[in-house]
Amino acid sequence: MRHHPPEARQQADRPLRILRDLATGHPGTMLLIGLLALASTAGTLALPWAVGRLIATLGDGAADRWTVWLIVFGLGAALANTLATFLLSRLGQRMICRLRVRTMGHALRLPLADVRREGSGNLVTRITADTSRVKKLIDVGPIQLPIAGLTAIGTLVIMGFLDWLLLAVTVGAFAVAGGLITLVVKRLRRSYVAVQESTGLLAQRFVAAVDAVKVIKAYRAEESVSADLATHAETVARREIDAARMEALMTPVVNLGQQIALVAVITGGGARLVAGTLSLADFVAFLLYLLQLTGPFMMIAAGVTALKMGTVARERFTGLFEKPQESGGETAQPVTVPAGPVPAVQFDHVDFSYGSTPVLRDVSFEVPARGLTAIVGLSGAGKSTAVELIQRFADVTSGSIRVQGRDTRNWPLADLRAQVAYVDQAASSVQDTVRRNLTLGRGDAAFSDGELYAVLHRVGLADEIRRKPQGLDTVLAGDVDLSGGQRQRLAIARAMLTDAPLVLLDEPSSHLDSINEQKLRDLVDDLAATRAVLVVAHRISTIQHADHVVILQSGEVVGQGPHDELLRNCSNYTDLVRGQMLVGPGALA
Ligand SMILES: Nc1ncnc2c1ncn2[C@@H]1O[C@H](COP(=O)(O)OP(=O)(O)OP(=O)(O)O)[C@@H](O)[C@H]1O
Repeated sequence: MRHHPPEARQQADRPLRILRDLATGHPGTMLLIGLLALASTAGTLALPWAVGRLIATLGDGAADRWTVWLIVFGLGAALANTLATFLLSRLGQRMICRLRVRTMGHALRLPLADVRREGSGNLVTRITADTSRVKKLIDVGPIQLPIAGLTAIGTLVIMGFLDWLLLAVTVGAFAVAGGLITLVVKRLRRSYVAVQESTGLLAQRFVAAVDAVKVIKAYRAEESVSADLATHAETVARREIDAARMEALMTPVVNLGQQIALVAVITGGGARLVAGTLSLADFVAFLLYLLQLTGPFMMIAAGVTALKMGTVARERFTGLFEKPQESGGETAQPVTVPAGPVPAVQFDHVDFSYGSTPVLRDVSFEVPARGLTAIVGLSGAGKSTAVELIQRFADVTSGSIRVQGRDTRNWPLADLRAQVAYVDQAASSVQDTVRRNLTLGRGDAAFSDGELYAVLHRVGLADEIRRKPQGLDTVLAGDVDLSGGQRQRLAIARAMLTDAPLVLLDEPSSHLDSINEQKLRDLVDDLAATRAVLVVAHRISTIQHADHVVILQSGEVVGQGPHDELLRNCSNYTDLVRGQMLVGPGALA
């Protein structure tokens, strides 16, 4: 994994880079926006000059012409600015959309450990609060800020032509303001980093609380959890207020610069007007330019603020995109399944740790190409971890896992996972239709309704789905959802629809009633007749059917073999069974 120091990231996130992102696919529009911005600047700059000429030609025939120019410059500048702002906003929204799509796609392709570390709330903040901050940057950064800069420089140049002495006074006054603003901006960056980090953390906590809402209600913990969330919200508010304090300084500082300049220019310019060394037309034009200078300066101050906020937000995206996606075996040879009877899975002296905590130690066992293999053990023994490692949700610390004779690290990841039909412990479903849940990753048209109902019938779910408002097209979310047992059966149906040679079931019957459990046992037997089935089991009834049982204890294999043999020879197994760690009729056999 590559890590850039923050300075390097800052380099990468310069507004110029964002300009490039913006223009992607729309260079013509970007050029048009630039031209419109220049036209608007030119119109704005020409306006006071036209006023000066109008005053100078009052009373002669040329005044009418200058009146027309005045209207052309004023209206033209306003129209060009409006169009440029709209076109820029449209490009900005398109870029934000691309950023969101990339963020979501990247997040789903990250290794599981990185997704957990980031947290769902924090990831959601990326596509909500952080993108709106980047949008603000787009609104002011690429066009308004350069226009403001150009207008300010152009105004100063014209003022210099009108009267360089008065210009020197003006520049002096605004230089004081500029120095103060530079100090403020430095502190703003720190404030924005703190705001965005604490906002991510707040979202993370809130999402976790919403996920656990049933438990929170059941234990009447609404108040304490709300209080905890409120503490995080207050941290965000405190940091926002810190930033607002800095932002609030911007306008008064610019105004102060302008007021000092006005007093100096009116006093000095007025004296020279009386002395006859400055014409009234030039004096008025100079004053108008001076008043006009505040606008671009305000815009620069606000623009720099948005720029800071936006680049800090953009860095959060860069930080995420720098995390490498899952990869494995892409450069390896095309998949060739070794000839002959190869076990579906072979654990060979596998060690695995979460961070520095060892979870599996020297684990070795095999899952034959056909038949039912069960992993049993107390809670926390490492059963789910072993099943997850087969799919390379994480890499072994040492040893190796082979699937169909090939080290999982040498399989292209997608091909490896295509060998596996997996039912996770939570029997997760996606927030989508029943159909999409059944055909996940295959496309809606992969199976006819008849085929889908047939498999639903096999898991005893067909009638229940038919009764749902839109049948297979019912969206599982909000008011219409499935029970735990129904979700489990749906997940099993999804696994059955694949032709994967290896089926991994992580406690598939934990929510099932005895009728459905019996159905599941029959289904598992059917599957095991033609495929390799590895089941993490707590129920003795499931295990009695297994051809091979692996006992895990604190991450170590402490026995393996057929159920009857283990009952006779393995005290760890009999302890498990007699201790009723395995539930169901026959557990005490
Ligand atoms: N994401 C994780 N990060 C750190 N430790 C974890 C993580 N997931 C599990 N563990 C730890 O790894 C160990 C094995 O967990 P695992 O879920 O594999 O056990 P299990 O045998 O499947 O338990 P159960 O029967 O309760 O589901 C436990 O001590 C657990 O605390």
